[in-house]
Amino acid sequence: METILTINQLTKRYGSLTAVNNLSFTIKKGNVYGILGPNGSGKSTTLGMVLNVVNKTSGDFHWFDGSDSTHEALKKVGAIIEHPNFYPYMTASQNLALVCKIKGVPKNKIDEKLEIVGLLDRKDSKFKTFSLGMKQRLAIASALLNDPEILILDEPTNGLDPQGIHQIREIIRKIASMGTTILLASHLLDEVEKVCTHVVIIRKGIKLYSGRVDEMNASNGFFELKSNDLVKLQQILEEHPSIGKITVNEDLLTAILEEPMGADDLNSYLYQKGMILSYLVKRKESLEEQFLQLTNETAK
Ligand SMILES: Nc1ncnc2c1ncn2[C@@H]1O[C@H](COP(=O)(O)OP(=O)(O)OP(=O)(O)O)[C@@H](O)[C@H]1O
Repeated sequence: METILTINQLTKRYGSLTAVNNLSFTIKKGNVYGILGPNGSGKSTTLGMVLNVVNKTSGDFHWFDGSDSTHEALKKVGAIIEHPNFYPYMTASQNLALVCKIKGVPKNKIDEKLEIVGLLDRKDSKFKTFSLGMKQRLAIASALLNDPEILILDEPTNGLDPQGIHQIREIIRKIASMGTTILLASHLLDEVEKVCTHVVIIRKGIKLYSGRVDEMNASNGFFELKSNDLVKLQQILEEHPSIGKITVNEDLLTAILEEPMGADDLNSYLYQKGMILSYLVKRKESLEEQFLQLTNETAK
């Protein structure tokens, strides 16, 4: 699969603060990537560096096969990283015509892109009459004018009402289905789950996880157990090949599964070993719990 962006140990320091710390990942054509992290985790700084608006401290990145300069490569990139800025008294069409002129793109692209974002019927309305969601959609149309290989969006649904959020997510899916690669930054796990195929989770500028969104939730779950002999219980569980990490908190033992196993199988295994349980529950973390776990771990 064709590579769109390669980031290698990219670092940005502001004085003593390391906003992005040795970050590496690659973006392949046709996927929808989310950079997911809490506020201040370095998402915007990362986007800023690859878009040449923030100077990196160290590390490197290159666009496509690396043969073009970043300046040249960015002509094939569409990005919205700040609030959309259009002329309030000009119509949607007139604003986009201006963008076409600046980008050197033919004006016949305007209607096509307005159609994608559902604004074709409002093409002659003045920008100042648009809702926040419509303004954001116009910004997306504007970023698409040069038929970019990749569309980059920083928190695309921030500040929008539920309907506006839904519309933007639908548009992102539509653009992705047309073959455009997408990279978006978000602090919302739910958004990444709904829209993205791949995710890079960062916290304090450090990458915690990168991979497919569906594989992120591929854990086998865990058991919670109680017994009047937790020491013996732990010893027996440690011998079981399907059980991974075991933790004991007061009278509750938690055993993480390395491979699938049902509660009934575990129960009969323990019974055969002479272990009687007073409590047994199988649980699986939601993606949200895993995300919170991941992002909290490095806080310690
Ligand atoms: N120009 C700057 N000067 C100093 N510190 C900065 C600057 N820009 C960003 N930072 C700091 O770098 C860290 C990362 O900020 P960044 O905006 O990249 O995070 P973010 O994940 O995009 O967060 P948010 O979602 O809140 O925008 C933060 O601690 C921020 O305060």
